[in-house]
Amino acid sequence: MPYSDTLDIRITDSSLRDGSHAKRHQFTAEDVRSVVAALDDAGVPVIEVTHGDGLGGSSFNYGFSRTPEQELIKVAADTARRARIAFLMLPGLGVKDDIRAAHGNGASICRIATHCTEADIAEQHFGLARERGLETVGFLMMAHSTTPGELARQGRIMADAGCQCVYVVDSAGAMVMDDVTARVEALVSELGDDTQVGFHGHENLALGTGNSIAAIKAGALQIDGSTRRLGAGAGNTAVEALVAVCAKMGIRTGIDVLKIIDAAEDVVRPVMDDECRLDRLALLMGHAGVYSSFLKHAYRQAERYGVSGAEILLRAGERRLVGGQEDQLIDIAVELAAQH
Ligand SMILES: C[C@H](O)CC(=O)C(=O)O
Ligand SMILES: [Mn+2]
Repeated sequence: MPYSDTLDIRITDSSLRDGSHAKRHQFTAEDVRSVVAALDDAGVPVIEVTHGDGLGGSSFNYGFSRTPEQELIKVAADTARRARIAFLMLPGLGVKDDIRAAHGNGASICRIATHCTEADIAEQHFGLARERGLETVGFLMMAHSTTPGELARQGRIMADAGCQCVYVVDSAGAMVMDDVTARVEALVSELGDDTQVGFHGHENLALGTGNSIAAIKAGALQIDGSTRRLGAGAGNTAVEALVAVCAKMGIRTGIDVLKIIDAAEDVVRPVMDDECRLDRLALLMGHAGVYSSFLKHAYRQAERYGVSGAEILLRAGERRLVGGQEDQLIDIAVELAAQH
């Protein structure tokens, strides 16, 4: 079954949210205005805008935003002519008033993220979002770290709470195609026709596009990416590459291939501090199953304590750290410094 009469899948561009990690949360209103205008013109149907760690993420632990995220959401909503604006929230970091404010500023899609075994902490947030008429998406983060069956059980909790599309989120970029297929199939079979399934990939094993195609073949109807891969770790699935591959495969995305390729080069790249690279630390994240958002934190602690960023990430992988435990990278760096 296609996403709609005109689209086989719906792509959400996350450059202005996941890319916030790569920018150390330093987006300006002008960055958001120019990127939203270009993506909207290329036909991207959904654009996500928030601090990298979602509403309320601007903090000592995660990194302070240069521009308040509600201001960025408003700029995005005022700029987009056709695209809908989405925001992300992690219950506990963001609160219900943040959802109300984002809605008031023009966002219409509420994406709520939890660790992949903790869906129940999002129940009341889905309820509030649906009460307000927002479209809802649920993010099961670090989905490589649990079984397809457990993921399906967690997806059921989200769906029963009012979530309209449950995402398999490969936060560590650690999955290979069979992992994606098994997890998407398990969710599709649990959720049936009432709730869609989505996939959010990272490029830490250079499999973002391939994994997204595996997800589509397994029944996912919503796929995330970031133009020019602007995202955490080695970045997200490149929207321009995914759109070009889908065009070859006859999968309708509604996005103009040439316009999105130009937007990547001419508009998004100038906003980036650097390319999102598949370098040693990013690749190690995929290999060891480490949350992509830890990358910049690992670099910072490695420099501060004079230890190896690679060793920090390998230990983070051994300890199975999850999003929210950024401060434990400091503990690991201190330990490594003491041992050396
Ligand atoms: C808060 C995280 O950055 C959400 C996400 O994009 C992921 O887990 O991946
Ligand atoms: Mn991500």
